[in-house]
Amino acid sequence: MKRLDASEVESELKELDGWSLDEGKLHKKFTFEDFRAAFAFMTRVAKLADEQDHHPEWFNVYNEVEVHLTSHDAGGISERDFRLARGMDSVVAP
Ligand SMILES: C[C@H](O)[C@H](O)[C@H]1CNC2=NC(N)=NC(=O)C2=N1
Repeated sequence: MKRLDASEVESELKELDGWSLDEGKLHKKFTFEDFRAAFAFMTRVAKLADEQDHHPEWFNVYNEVEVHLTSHDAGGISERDFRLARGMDSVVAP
């Protein structure tokens, strides 16, 4: 899938809540009630990611999950990253 240019990334980011650019990747930190809730989120997102064949880089400490999204094949951010980002947001707030 095609790499989005800077202005395309910027305008898609405006449609999202809490997402930003960090080192050329889409980034968001999700905070939950506790570890159980954070891990429940990760379990649901893991299924979604596999269905989309697009997988997050993520880092979990207790109730926080920090996510980075990029498209290796596109060499940057593609529509697949935004699709997964929106999917993650809808797991949190369906
Ligand atoms: C072969 C397979 O489609 C690719 O390796 C997929 C798997 N998951 C992926 N996940 C992410 N985040 N970026 C990719 O480019 C990517 N590529």
